Amino acid sequence: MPDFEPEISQNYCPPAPLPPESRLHWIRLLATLKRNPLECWRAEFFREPIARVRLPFADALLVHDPAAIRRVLIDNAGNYRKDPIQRRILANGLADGLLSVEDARWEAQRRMLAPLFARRTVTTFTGAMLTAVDRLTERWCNLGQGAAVDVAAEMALLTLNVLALTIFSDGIAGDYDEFRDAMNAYFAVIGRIGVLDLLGVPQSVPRPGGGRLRRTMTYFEGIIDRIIEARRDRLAATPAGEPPADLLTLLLRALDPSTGQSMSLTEVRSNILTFLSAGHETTANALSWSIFLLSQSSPWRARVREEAARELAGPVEGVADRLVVTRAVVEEALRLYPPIAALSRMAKGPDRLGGVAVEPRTLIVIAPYVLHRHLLLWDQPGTFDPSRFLPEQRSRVGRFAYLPFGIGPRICIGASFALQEATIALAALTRRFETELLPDAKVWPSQKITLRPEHGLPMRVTPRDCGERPVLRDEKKRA
Ligand code: HEM
Repeated sequence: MPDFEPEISQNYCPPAPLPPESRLHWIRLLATLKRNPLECWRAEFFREPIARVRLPFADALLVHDPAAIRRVLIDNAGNYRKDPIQRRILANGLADGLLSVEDARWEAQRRMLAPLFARRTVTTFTGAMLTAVDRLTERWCNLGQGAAVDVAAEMALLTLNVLALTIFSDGIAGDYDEFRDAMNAYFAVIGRIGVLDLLGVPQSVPRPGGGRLRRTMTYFEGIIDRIIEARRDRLAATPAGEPPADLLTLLLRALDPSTGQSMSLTEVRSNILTFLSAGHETTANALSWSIFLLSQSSPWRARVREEAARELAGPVEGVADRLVVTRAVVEEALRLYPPIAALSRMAKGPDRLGGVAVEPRTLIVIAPYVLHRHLLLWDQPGTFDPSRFLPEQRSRVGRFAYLPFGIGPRICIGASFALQEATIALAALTRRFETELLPDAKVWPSQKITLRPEHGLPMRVTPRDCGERPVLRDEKKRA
């Protein structure tokens, strides 16, 4: 393995808003919250363990003290429920899925869904993940030398394909383009948060674009229902046969251990929509930021490339675990640009956090974006340095200082899935392509539900060795 050569890009500080020193006037605050909430985080929030803020629609406690985070998300988690704004965003179509349900219903669903995302299940999806990357590799190779592409849009397509292949491995019963268009329209309208939502105006008050939202939802949900029905028929017709080994089969066969009941059609549909929405853009952003950061650091690019050449040529089994450098880059990208930039909870009853009294109905905000750049918790927090996540240093990262997937009972159920997918895809793409930012590209983080590059990621993509057949295909045969 060649020595890692430090160079100036080792101290690279990727783009991020400069936190304002003083409080924004409420009109500006509201406008900034709507445009890009990331630009609202004040400098003091990155220095203080706990800060109280007055928002136009509520008071909030910003909690970035590890002990207090532990209390909110683990030790006293029963006292903190998902807050109403978050629930309003999730209400569209996802209301009966794991992300939104609460209390006994959540407990039952979490128990039923845990085996779908257990590490041993996720490793069986490696082949599907490689196939999706393989397709993208072929497509990029066919674009020729130095084609300009929006890598952010390409990653959204890739992660969608991975989900389609792992949820519906036998296809989607119909036109894939129609499915993709319906789904993109669906994602474009659900989860849109407007000023009325921020102000806490009840859902009974019609929102602009509400009619379009309902039409788009009905159309896409109809497509999902048809796929579920077809699979139910197939499983019923061949109960003893080989069922498609995918998330849909596992979902339809999942039983509540205490009642022996399976999920209703509404719950199955809502969970499929939850997996698609929770797992699509988040993982795409993790990959986009990883590719961007690597494009700015030739030493880390070289290390990933060298590791990918070695490990992707080996057996498919366990490949993601062997890609330790690549995974460290993904984890560092998730630190600097956590796709879910803020988590929020609403206190049900009184509590104390780090000596601060919490009144019932206080909004608690734990922002991974702030936490991951907190001056009390990180050395040189603004610097891109994946070595923080290499095995020899990983134990120095505090358990409550790094929460891209949350923590506690409601930790992301898809964390292993996402990390495996992003690691494999980053290694394979870095190995096969030079990705260079277009000269006039402006890369800026923007929080629109997820933390994404505001203007996409326009890059020049140059195949490194497309003379030969796509590498992954050959590797799969060898495994
Ligand atoms: C890099 C990619 C991802 C990131 C950063 C991410 C982040 C998160 C976070 C922070 C939470 C906790 C929210 C809270 O506590 O309020 C969460 C929950 C969740 N995530 Fe992910 N996620 C990712 C990928 C995925 C994938 C691939 C799936 C499924 C295919 C998924 C499904 C879910 C579900 C169902 C929940 C709700 C869990 C529950 O409440 O029990 N996520 N995710």
